[in-house]
Amino acid sequence: MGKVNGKVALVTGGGQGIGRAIALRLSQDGFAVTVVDLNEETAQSVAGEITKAGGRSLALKVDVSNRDQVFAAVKEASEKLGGFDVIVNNAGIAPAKLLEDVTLADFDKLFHINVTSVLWGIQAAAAKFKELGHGGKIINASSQAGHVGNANLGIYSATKFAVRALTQTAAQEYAQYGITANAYCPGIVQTPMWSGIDKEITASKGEATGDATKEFGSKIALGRLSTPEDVSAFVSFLAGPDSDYMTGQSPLIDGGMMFL
Ligand SMILES: NC(=O)C1=CN([C@@H]2O[C@H](COP(=O)(O)OP(=O)(O)OC[C@H]3O[C@@H](n4cnc5c(N)ncnc54)[C@H](O)[C@@H]3O)[C@@H](O)[C@H]2O)C=CC1
Ligand SMILES: CC(=O)C(C)=O
Repeated sequence: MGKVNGKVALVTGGGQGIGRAIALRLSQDGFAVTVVDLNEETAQSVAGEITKAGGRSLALKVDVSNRDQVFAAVKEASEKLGGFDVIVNNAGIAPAKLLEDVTLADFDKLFHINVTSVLWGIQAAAAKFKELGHGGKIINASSQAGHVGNANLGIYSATKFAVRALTQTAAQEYAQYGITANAYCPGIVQTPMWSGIDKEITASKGEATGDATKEFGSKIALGRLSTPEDVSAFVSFLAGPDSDYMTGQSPLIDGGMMFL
């Protein structure tokens, strides 16, 4: 992709894993990047990596399930970095549990962090794009688990199906303003989230740590787990001009786990 100098992006959950890779990649693409995370230290560390490499960046501590904080982050990003063009609603959590063990508190927490946050991100970004008088790009994190319900990850899967629904609706409601909305659906990505899922699933079955990774990994046609950079390369396309004629889509970037 060519450089998009002067444009501004905001990445939630940018302090580690996939979000960190996206923040670094969008900076390489020429975006000024606001790194948002609940963990201020990791957000600052990633923003520091960007500025050290010659990019422009800002770190903000935000709980993405809090609407006021998300709107304030978009405002601050726009004011401090000089515009607003792309939001990547990437932050999420993935506790592993059987359906029979899920409590209302588990359900509410997952939906607030994985879905309500995406709604706030869509609202805040679209309002800012309209205020600035131009279009923009909304990019949301779904998953292969947003296409097929995963055992042990039932409520998580439900949240990722919901992200696809919000993405499709946003595409239709905001197209008239030149705003596109798409999602990315990774498979098994080597991040702290995936390590946590493996530990929880294997512990609940009395298996050795790593066994869940072997089982899921055996289903990947390309024969290896995903790196965060596999995903950030696709998000780079979604954030850049080459995806201008694409909206409402949630493609898999999973090495060939699901064939839909
Ligand atoms: N790792 C994987 O295998 C896959 C991950 N995904 C999705 O990709 C996204 C990123 O996943 P990973 O990088 O693996 O996760 P991760 O757990 O490694 O990183 C998530 C980041 O989000 C932040 N975060 C969590 N709750 C937050 C909140 N309330 N407010 C602000 N920040 C918060 C965390 O502090 C962390 O920095 C998630 O939406 C996840 O569901 C999708 C498919 C596969
Ligand atoms: C965590 C996740 O979304 C997976 C394994 O697809």
